[in-house]
Amino acid sequence: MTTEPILIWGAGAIGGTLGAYWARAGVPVLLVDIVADHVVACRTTGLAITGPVEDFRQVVPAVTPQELTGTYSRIVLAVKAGATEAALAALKPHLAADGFVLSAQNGLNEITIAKTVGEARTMGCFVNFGADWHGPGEILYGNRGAVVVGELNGAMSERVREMHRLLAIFEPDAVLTDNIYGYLWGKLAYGAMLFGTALTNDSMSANFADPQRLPVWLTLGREVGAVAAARGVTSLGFGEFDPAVFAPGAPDGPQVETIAWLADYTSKTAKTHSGIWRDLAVRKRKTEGQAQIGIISRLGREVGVATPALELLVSLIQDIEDGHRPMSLGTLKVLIEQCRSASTTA
Ligand SMILES: NC(=O)C1=CN([C@@H]2O[C@H](COP(=O)(O)OP(=O)(O)OC[C@H]3O[C@@H](n4cnc5c(N)ncnc54)[C@H](OP(=O)(O)O)[C@@H]3O)[C@@H](O)[C@H]2O)C=CC1
Ligand SMILES: CC(C)(CO)C(=O)C(=O)O
Repeated sequence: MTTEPILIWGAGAIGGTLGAYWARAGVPVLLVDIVADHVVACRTTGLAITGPVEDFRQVVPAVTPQELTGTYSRIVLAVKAGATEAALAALKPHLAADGFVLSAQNGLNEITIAKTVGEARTMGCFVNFGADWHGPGEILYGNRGAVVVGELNGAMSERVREMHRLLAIFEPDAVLTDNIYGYLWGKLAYGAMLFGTALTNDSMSANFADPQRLPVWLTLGREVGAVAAARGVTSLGFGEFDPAVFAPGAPDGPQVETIAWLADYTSKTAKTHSGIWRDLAVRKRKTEGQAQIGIISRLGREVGVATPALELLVSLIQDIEDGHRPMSLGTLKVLIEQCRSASTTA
């Protein structure tokens, strides 16, 4: 086995959790993060992973981008999607000529990564476990969740098999796929709904359980499903979340069961609210709205698919970011009204 560390670029909720598990298992890891006091905590007193899955503290080697030297074959990118371009600019000089960047993020970051470092140096990954960064050296690991890895072209290469083996150290049910974009689009359908839940202060579960909000989840799911289908993507899901129920022409009925399942699934995590809610309500910072959801509308326009609910969602999120609207049922109601009238005129 190589002794070259896996570089994890962005050591917050996702990158930090992965790094702590790998380091504990003896896999060489080096965290890179811009938060200097987090970096110091990780490499000195250690990174505390807490929550219902496991509690442990692990010292993990860590540096800031300025302290990093050398080149690396395997870089796991785990910054928020809005920071992807800046992170890529900083990491590119450290990526070996025959190395790759694996995106452990939400959204379609693989497109940006491939443009920057080349498709051959990009690997796709879908992560759906729940975690929150609580402070320097402190991460809540709220629930286990799907972890899927695959080459962008679907090849079962040696390097993707190796990353699958490594990811299985963290998540024993990790999946190796030949359709990573299918999983990423499936998560976009769920992710759009998570953005909707963040318009209020209610938990993900309370949002999904409220019948008056159902038109929103169904409309968002269907808009993402329409864009995915028009682009020739076969979307894949996790648990009982099957994005195929939101595909054009899918029979009515199973969508409602899917949302009921999401209400139950999201009630079983110590991470009660999405990362988007956390950015707005706790971190008071911009979300991944444009990078993760805005891109769906842009890709939809390219293939003639309109996405009015997704566009309204992004603008409502932006209004909250800019302090022009509160996080409240009133704000969500703007979207509920549009989705209700769309379904009655359809
Ligand atoms: N948290 C979760 O449960 C889940 C998250 N995801 C996705 O995973 C990705 C990562 O999210 P998450 O781990 O929650 O985010 P976090 O904010 O917890 O972690 C990202 C870390 O990267 C740092 N960072 C930002 N820019 C750079 C940079 N240029 N170079 C190095 N480090 C940088 C951040 O610092 P700073 O905070 O100062 O910006 C932060 O410490 C996102 O795409 C998210 O949507 C997917 C599934 C679940
Ligand atoms: C809710 C979760 C953890 C997916 O399960 C997520 O992706 C997020 O917080 O953005």
